[in-house]
Amino acid sequence: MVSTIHSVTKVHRIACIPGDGIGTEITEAAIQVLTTLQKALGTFELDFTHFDWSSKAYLERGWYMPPDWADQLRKHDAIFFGAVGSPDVPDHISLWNLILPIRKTMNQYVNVRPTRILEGTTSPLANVKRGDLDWVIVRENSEGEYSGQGGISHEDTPNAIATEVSIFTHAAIFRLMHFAFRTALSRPRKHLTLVTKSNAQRHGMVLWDKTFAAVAASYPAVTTDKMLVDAMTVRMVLQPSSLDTIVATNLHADILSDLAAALAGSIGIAPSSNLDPERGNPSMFEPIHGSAPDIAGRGVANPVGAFWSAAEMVRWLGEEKAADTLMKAVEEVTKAGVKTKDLGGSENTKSVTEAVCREIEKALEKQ
Ligand SMILES: NC(=O)C1=CN([C@@H]2O[C@H](COP(=O)(O)OP(=O)(O)OC[C@H]3O[C@@H](n4cnc5c(N)ncnc54)[C@H](O)[C@@H]3O)[C@@H](O)[C@H]2O)C=CC1
Ligand SMILES: CC(=O)C(=O)O
Ligand SMILES: [K+]
Ligand SMILES: [Mn+2]
Repeated sequence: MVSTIHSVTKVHRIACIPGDGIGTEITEAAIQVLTTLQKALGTFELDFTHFDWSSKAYLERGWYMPPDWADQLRKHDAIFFGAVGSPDVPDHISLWNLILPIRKTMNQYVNVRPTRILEGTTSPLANVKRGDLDWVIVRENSEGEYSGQGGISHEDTPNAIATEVSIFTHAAIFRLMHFAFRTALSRPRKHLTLVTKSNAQRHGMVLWDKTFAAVAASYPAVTTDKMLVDAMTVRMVLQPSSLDTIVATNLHADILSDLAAALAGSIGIAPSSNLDPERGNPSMFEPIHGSAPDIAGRGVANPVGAFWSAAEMVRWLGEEKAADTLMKAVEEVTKAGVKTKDLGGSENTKSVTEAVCREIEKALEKQ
């Protein structure tokens, strides 16, 4: 038997789904930055597979994903997603044929949404400085208000009746709360805030609160508090530094994370990780924003949310140094004032992307 001894470079297989609108622009930017990072580091390789699963393709051929989509995605180590949503397709059709089936079928039951004020950027809140707003929102990503159960009778008549059933299961809340407590434990503050609405929603949200309290007993090092979601919006605006890690339902966290991003400077910077914490399926990384049809096709979208998502992706794949290098490069660029319009700058997607690539190369040349 012949044996060859050589160094094996780790290859990470990435499924790329740019989707619609600015999703395609920021995914292209993220791939450019990741390719630069991989070349400059030379310690791993990224093997990208591109999937044209989008509303444009749906309008042409009648489907978003082929029947064997889940098998195709499972051949990859991670998924990078842009955004879905087109003015030419009802939003519930596009979401329920692309992003939501992937989150659910791939058992991505948590959606982690960090937000902070990046170097060289400012909060729209007066007197709030970098460090005053540094949060991680842990979003339930499998059930709740987005469980997809319900129906409609007497459709398109004045007697139409529709139900949208929120489902809360102990099993799903329990696994989510453990993840949220572990996240809080990994951060310096070790503080977790539960977001609820158990005053008005007396069944599902009460189970949510009780499960939180039971799981809390296993994490004595984590301090906790509890907020009704309406009052939470006030606290986020008036006392941002009182918050650290936040756990909330699918709908509540969806809303609060857009608010969080805006309070940190722009929706264009915020990342999200749709995780299968047990790693039985590939996890999916995407900026929290949508396809932004109002600015799509103009090359002006902020790619920072996609870069931060890409950093979270390589971190999930074990490439800590790559993740840190990428985030450092992003903040060098924002610090230098190279920013898109949403952050008060005058640059575009391409110039920000090129500036981040140059920073990565510069940082790694020095070593
Ligand atoms: N995970 C996903 O793919 C998501 C998809 N959507 C879909 O996206 C479409 C548009 O939804 P909207 O409610 O308008 O939310 P959106 O996040 O696409 O846009 C909201 C506002 O933020 C701005 N914005 C968003 N990302 C930006 C970026 N990177 N740089 C600069 N400005 C940015 C947009 O121009 C717009 O004014 C809909 O079809 C919706 O269903 C919305 C949210 C998430
Ligand atoms: C669908 C959506 O708005 C989100 O996942 O953030
Ligand atoms: K997105
Ligand atoms: Mn959202």
